Amino acid sequence: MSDNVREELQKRSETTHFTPFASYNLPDELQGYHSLVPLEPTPPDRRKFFNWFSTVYRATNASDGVGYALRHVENFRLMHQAAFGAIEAWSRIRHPNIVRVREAFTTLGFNDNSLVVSYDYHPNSQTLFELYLRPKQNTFQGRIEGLINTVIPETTLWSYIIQIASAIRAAHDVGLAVRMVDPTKILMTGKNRLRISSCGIVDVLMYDTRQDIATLQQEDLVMFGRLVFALCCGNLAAVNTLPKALDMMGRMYSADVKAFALSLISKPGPLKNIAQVMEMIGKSRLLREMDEIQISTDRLESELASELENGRIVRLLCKFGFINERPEFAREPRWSETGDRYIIKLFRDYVFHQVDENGNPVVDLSHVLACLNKLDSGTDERIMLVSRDEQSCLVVSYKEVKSCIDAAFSDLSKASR
Ligand SMILES: Nc1ncnc2c1ncn2[C@@H]1O[C@H](COP(=O)(O)OP(=O)(O)OP(=O)(O)O)[C@@H](O)[C@H]1O
Repeated sequence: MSDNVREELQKRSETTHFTPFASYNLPDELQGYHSLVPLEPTPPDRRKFFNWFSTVYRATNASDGVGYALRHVENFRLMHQAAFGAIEAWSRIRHPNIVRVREAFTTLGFNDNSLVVSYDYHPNSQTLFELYLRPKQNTFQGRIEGLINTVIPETTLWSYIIQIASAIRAAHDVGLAVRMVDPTKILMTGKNRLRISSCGIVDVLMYDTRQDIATLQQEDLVMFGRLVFALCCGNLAAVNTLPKALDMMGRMYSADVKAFALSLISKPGPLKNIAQVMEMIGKSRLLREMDEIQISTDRLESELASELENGRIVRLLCKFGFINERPEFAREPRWSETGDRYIIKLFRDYVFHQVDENGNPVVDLSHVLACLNKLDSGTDERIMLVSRDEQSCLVVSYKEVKSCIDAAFSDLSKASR
């Protein structure tokens, strides 16, 4: 497996296995979730999520043992159970660019009336805000890093645009609106893979001020346009100084990007919908994105193929480790020179303890792997096994050695019960 793929997977599994800190003073259990850990420290200048403060925790669900992201909204009193209807609708959406919504519940577990929405947990993810828009420290070094960090190459930008448009389309197609096309709520969960998080929560929070869905969908497109401006200019509020933003965009991106972003923030109209936005992106860009995805699938498949045998070989080595050199077998006749298990000892020497004509050890990993692969598949190929004193030799097939090892391991497992 290549180093970058291994590193990414390792980082994700490391962050999944953190230990909960008792000092957070969090509920031990919450509707079947336990081991709550906040995903970020609470900053002194907390921003509100609409009118409420919210925090995201990683928690484990007791019924399946899987980690979930819980968004806790403080001081929220649910007035109508029907508000959870949107959560049900969102939980039916499975889309590669939407963080899956699982369930919502109210709780007194934080010593107030609060709302909790559970989402799939994507370890080691960062928001677009954290990646591209968080203001850098005002130092010389910071300014240089800021400049380098925030420029998104145009091909990457179009990939982001396509992924977000696709997520919005999935919501609009089933009569929902995203309502949170915001860089602080869009996660990068893998290399250039975006997922809109926090879906459904606004529908619950704003249930009492229900708005026409067509209007909300138009607002999604405007938010999308603001997001494109922000990403192009590296500034959350770029759209508020439009001439400057357009000038900056023109210097760094093609006229297509500018036209696309402008059309999104322009006045709503009957023709302005997500299907039209997809058309604006254009078939050739969508096809290029599809090509990229297939190339990356091919790459991952070949990485996977190179690892295919590893699990089998490890299991085989474990079996070997269990049965070889057990002190209780030392006096067993079956493991002695005349016993039927003796070939396992000789085979172990054949695989691992080869010496050259001068008696020096031969440390040849490819020989070991070739032998273990043949043993695993139990081939008919025959090998000559020689005793250490070179006084006796046996010619056996891998198939015979395999059945002997399997039988020895099976006896050992029975004895362990
Ligand atoms: N489903 C998830 N899986 C993994 N991490 C998540 C998930 N949802 C959110 N996070 C992480 O939790 C952290 C906090 O999210 P939050 O939305 O509160 O971000 P924020 O930028 O602090 O926004 P706000 O100002 O609204 O609190 C972010 O770093 C984000 O990466």
